[in-house]
Amino acid sequence: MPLLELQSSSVPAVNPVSRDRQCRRILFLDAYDSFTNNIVSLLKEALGDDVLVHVLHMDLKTLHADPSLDWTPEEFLDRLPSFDAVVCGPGPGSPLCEADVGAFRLLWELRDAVPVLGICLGFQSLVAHFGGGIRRLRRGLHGMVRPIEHQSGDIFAGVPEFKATLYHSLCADVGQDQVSQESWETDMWLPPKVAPELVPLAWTMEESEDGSEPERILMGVRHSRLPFWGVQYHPESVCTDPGAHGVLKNWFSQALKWNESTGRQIRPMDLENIADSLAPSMIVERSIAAESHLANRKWWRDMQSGLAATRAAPIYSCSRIKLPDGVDAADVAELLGVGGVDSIMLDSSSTISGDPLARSSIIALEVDRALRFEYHVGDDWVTLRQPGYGDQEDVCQRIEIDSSAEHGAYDVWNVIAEYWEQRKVAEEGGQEPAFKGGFMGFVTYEMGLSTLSPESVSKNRGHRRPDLCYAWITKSLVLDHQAGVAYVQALTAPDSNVQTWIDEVVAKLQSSRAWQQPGYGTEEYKLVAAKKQPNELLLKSIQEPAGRLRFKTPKPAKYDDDVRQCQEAIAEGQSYELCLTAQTTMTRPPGNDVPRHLQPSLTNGTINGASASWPSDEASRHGTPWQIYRTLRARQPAPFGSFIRLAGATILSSSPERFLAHDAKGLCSMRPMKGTVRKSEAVSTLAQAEKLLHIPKEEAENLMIVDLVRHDLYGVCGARSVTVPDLLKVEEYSSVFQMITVVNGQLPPHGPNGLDVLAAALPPGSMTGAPKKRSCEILRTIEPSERSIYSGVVGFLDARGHGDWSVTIRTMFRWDDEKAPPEGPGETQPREVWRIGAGGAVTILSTPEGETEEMFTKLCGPLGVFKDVA
Ligand SMILES: C=C(O[C@@H]1C=C(C(=O)O)C=C[C@H]1O)C(=O)O
Ligand SMILES: NC(=O)CC[C@H](N)C(=O)O
Repeated sequence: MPLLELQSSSVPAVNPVSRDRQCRRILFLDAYDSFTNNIVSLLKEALGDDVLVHVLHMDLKTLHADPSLDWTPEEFLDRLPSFDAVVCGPGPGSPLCEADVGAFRLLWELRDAVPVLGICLGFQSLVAHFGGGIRRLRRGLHGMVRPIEHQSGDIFAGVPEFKATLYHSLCADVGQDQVSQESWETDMWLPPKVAPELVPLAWTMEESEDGSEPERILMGVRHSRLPFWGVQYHPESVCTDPGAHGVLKNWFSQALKWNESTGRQIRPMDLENIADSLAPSMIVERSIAAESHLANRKWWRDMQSGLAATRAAPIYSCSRIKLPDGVDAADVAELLGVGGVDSIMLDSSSTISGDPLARSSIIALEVDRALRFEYHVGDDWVTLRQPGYGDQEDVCQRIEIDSSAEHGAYDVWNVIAEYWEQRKVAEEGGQEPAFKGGFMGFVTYEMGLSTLSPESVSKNRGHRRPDLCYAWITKSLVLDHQAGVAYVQALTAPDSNVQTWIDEVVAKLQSSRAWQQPGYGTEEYKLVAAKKQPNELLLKSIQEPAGRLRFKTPKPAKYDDDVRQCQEAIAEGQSYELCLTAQTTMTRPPGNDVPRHLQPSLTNGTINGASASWPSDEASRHGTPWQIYRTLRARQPAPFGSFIRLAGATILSSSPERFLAHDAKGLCSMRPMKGTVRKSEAVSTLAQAEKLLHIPKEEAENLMIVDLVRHDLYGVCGARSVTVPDLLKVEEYSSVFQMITVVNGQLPPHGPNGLDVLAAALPPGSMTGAPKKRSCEILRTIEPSERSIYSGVVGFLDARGHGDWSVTIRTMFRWDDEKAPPEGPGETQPREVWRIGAGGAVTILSTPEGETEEMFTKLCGPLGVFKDVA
């Protein structure tokens, strides 16, 4: 991990700025929103980099995990004179609820007023305090872009007409509905009777669908006497016109003028506790941990010996060979023994249809000898496990961690980072493989949830499964489908003779049927894949227990109710969008999981996948995970598919969604996906799908996650480092069309790296909704079980520092230790349990029927494969 050099061990800072006491300082009170970093970045862009913006939560908790650093209300009041101005940010909940607005309220009552800008929730709090009412909008407006009407006065002076993104369910009621249409044009700008000290500065008129009068929504105010301003819209959204940025400049210059004219002196302060900051806190934590005397830290000393000290400073060796056209990654994987326990394959199976995202497939080799890093949420240690070979037992080493340590936390990410730092290899330039060796693995949804909202992951979960498992892969094969090149490669000790091994693998590949008769093994899977049942029939056919398989799918009525519950939470202002999901479980009697290409009796030393046909006798039939996977990838090719059997988990994924990719130079790219239409006769072309997806509901769904992902990236990359090169683009997949956006960020040199971005951005925003923390907490109360592997990520961080992680969706998974009681006639053994999660984003515009249908559409892909093959 590149360690940030901090000037003091107790400074919770990401980007400490100049300690010049003359620099301007803004205190940003964050109400646990997920757009905060976008605003901080915008403030710096609009006001200049020399303006320090310090973020503090509105409940006076700092970004640091150490609670002893939290501010008391007295400290808050005492430190305010050191700031030129305060911003009260947006957030979930209501301005009338003390827990939602915290210290905002203290500001309105100060004897020596401090200039404040309230944004959204902050604006509502200002209005409510000075006499305005707060009510629900007729219908919440989230991710909706609207024209903002203003008179070019006050903080809107010189600002052109603009459109801005709205994220709110509640609104200010200053009696606007009582004003007659005739007097509205003049009265709208006058201080309202109920809040005579407030001057309206901006409005938007929301047209109603039923032909009634437009809804008058207050968008900007100022206090007539005190230095308080507020805007209801979100200035920082990617869809707010840049012309609106002038409002922030105007506000800050008015704030400074107020200070000057009232003689409000900005007290120099001991900057020990104040620094420029961008959430999230983890980076802060780790930079502190790293900086303060590593050698005295137990975890760090633990890392210098035993398993943690193995395989340091590796040498990279590789043979690059031509990849014949049409070679199928799964055929190659079989040739190399993939398919049983200890397998990892990241599979761009949609290369077959020319998908530009499906660039490389990566096959890990000798996974059974790879060192693993395993972590279960809540533990204060990370297990390093070297799997035993032959009869040998696994060798394990525990590295103690402590994520709440007083002098800087250190967590599983530190351990991973430390190991990786010692094993980096250089980039050579020119044409390189996507992966050169390094970490591959998975992270669960609960892993991300535990840092975002620790109380949402219960202490006793009834299992000890890893929430993170990273294997250090030293031998691998990369197929670059687009360049037509394959890389056989290894990371080894300098003196090892790995070239012989590489040559053997090359020879094996080049003489194989997979190479010489490209795609030979895919035919039978294509046949099974082609026998796809329509979703309705499939769902009907699994209702009655027949045969060996048992299915438990979500009840449509219950899912409808869950959607309504989400919508009620949104209407209350608790969330802007909630990605609701449900799980389907499938059980079957246990059977032989060794794929036929790994069964000596079947293969006879030769690889001939096509020889063993599908067992037709129902009782003896048992599709291995590999067979199921091969059918899944044939039926539903995807750019980010994967087959993983690691640490007790079996993951068969056909994910279309990239979560995060980054290179060694710190260019990060995220690809949130939101907006789904099912392919059908009526919607079969991209143009038809575009028509259906480029509508306000779908665009808003996507935009909300885009703004959220921008926040996640800004938090690690720093202010002014995030761009959106592709906004709201519709793409075609095998059974659905999806709308995606590309969000890029550039990490600063010598600062945090891709691992920090991953750690800080989990769980994926497209699977949570916004604001992330509150949305996850709401979903936790609606969804009865853990999401586990589903909604987590799968991917790699290689020895150069390149990473690529997909969102684990359109996936079925199983844990070896999860069992169900025997059910069928004559059964005695506990059953295997498989799971598929599926869901979609619920917004105020969703319909329960629409969401339920979307969930079943996503479910049916993997479900049908299981039904047909398992
Ligand atoms: C929740 C799922 O998918 C997520 C939700 C999407 C949506 O709401 O349109 C699209 C892609 C994923 O981010 C799923 O596949 O189960
Ligand atoms: N973005 C916000 O700050 C939203 C404020 C409030 N929770 C609402 O929904 O109206």
